[in-house]
Amino acid sequence: MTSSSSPSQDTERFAHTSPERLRADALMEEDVAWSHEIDGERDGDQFDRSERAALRRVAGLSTELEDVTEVEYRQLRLERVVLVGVWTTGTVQDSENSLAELAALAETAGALVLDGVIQRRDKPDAATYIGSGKAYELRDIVLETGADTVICDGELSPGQLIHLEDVVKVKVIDRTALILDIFAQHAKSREGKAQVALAQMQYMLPRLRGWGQSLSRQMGGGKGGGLATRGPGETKIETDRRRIREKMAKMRREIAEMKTGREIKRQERKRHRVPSVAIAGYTNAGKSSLLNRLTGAGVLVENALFATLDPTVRRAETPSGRLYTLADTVGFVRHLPHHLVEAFRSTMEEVGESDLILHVVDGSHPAPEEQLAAVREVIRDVGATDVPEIVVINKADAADPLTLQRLMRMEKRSIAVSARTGKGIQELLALIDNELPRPSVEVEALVPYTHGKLVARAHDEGEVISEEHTPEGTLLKARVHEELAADLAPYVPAQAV
Ligand SMILES: Nc1nc2c(ncn2[C@@H]2O[C@H](COP(=O)(O)OP(=O)(O)OP(=O)(O)O)[C@@H](O)[C@H]2O)c(=O)[nH]1
Ligand SMILES: [Mg+2]
Repeated sequence: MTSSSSPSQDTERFAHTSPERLRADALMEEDVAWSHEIDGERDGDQFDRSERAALRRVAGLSTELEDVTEVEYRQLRLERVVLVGVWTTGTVQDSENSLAELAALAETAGALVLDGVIQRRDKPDAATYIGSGKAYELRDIVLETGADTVICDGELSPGQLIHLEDVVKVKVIDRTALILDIFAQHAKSREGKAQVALAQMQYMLPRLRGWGQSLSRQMGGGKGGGLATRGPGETKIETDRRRIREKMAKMRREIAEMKTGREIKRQERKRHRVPSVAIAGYTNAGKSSLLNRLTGAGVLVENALFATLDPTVRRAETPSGRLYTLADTVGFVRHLPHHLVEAFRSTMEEVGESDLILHVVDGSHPAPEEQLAAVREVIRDVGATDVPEIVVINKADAADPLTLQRLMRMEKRSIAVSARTGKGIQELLALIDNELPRPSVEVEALVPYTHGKLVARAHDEGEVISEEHTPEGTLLKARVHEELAADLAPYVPAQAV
């Protein structure tokens, strides 16, 4: 990532020669796009064009709202992109890391990253996100590179997106839209898809652009006011908004129902007192790799962000033979769109209700501390602060030993492992064994051989201290939970009670 150093005369050259032509082209294309929308005809190309002209949303919405989910799930056809960030605090390194992460996100969404620029400012420009001079430089870069999309490293207001698009003449999207898009591409389960769709609609609602506004743009009338904005377009947009709200309400109800199903399963696990461990952490930290390493599960591992969106739960066993469940979770990322946190709240709440969190962090990343902090922010956000946590510093094989030492000093309960080579995994398993809640009741029972199932349960659900086969049955000494203790009660010899 380099800061743009385009000489200012370049900026001027373009500013004086080409805007009219560009503007004319853009308007012509816009006309074409609109006429298709009015006809209600859409295919891939028009999507692209209308996306560019109107943030990819209007085409689907201003014709048939029934299609809204289909429209939203569609991959954002980002092909050639230029990244832009505003650097307000921290070091150059911080801002470059952030842009590098944006590049990884863009690539995950299927885009080719051509260039990236960062502007140093006290705060983003209220009108165009980057300063207006920089916006023209950005347009030069877009022209030079032949980019078709600009991605901003932040959440932009609807107005900022529109204004910046007006200058750079290609589609402008923000980090939030990009992350939403990746989630939409990756969600597999019905619940995951519904959650993403809900978040997308929420994001989209204030950003709907209809006829009115676009007409006023075409007439050079600027924003906010004028006849055109009060025309039929306005009514149309209001109708669309209302219908989206209705759809969102329906979606919320559906998600709530799906949550009930998951809740029942979780209660079931709770009733059987199987302790649960949640693997949480920054995206690409190696959570799925760790799950695979710990349980032999074949969960998708990819060097891509947000490879996992649907939580996988696996059964696992501690070295001492206790059963527990191990859940892989959605990765976190800095500036995770608020709507997504909201939408995934129920999934994330599972992290909060587990008995132990394995917080995985990529030890080979340039800024692992930031990742730890970003994840903890979300954990706090969903109110999961009182669950014990083990910090699992992964990718020890690729990490700088000094970084590992620094992290281990900083994090009291931490361990360095490599899901790839298996280093540290035995120690981690022992740590998990230690940290899992212990069954509370110690019992001694003589279990008849006809009730062998009770002995098996003591092995699975509790901790067997000793076991002896006598002519009358199995003499069992174990720590078990209350429910199993009650089931064993009939076989407790009188003197032991
Ligand atoms: N060098 C090294 N690479 C690893 C290790 N563990 C995982 N990786 C790599 O890191 C990348 C991400 O691994 P995943 O297990 O998919 O990460 P994740 O945290 O589940 O990622 P998301 O589901 O996308 O959030 C893959 O390319 C893995 O091969 C490790 O111990 N060492
Ligand atoms: Mg994963």
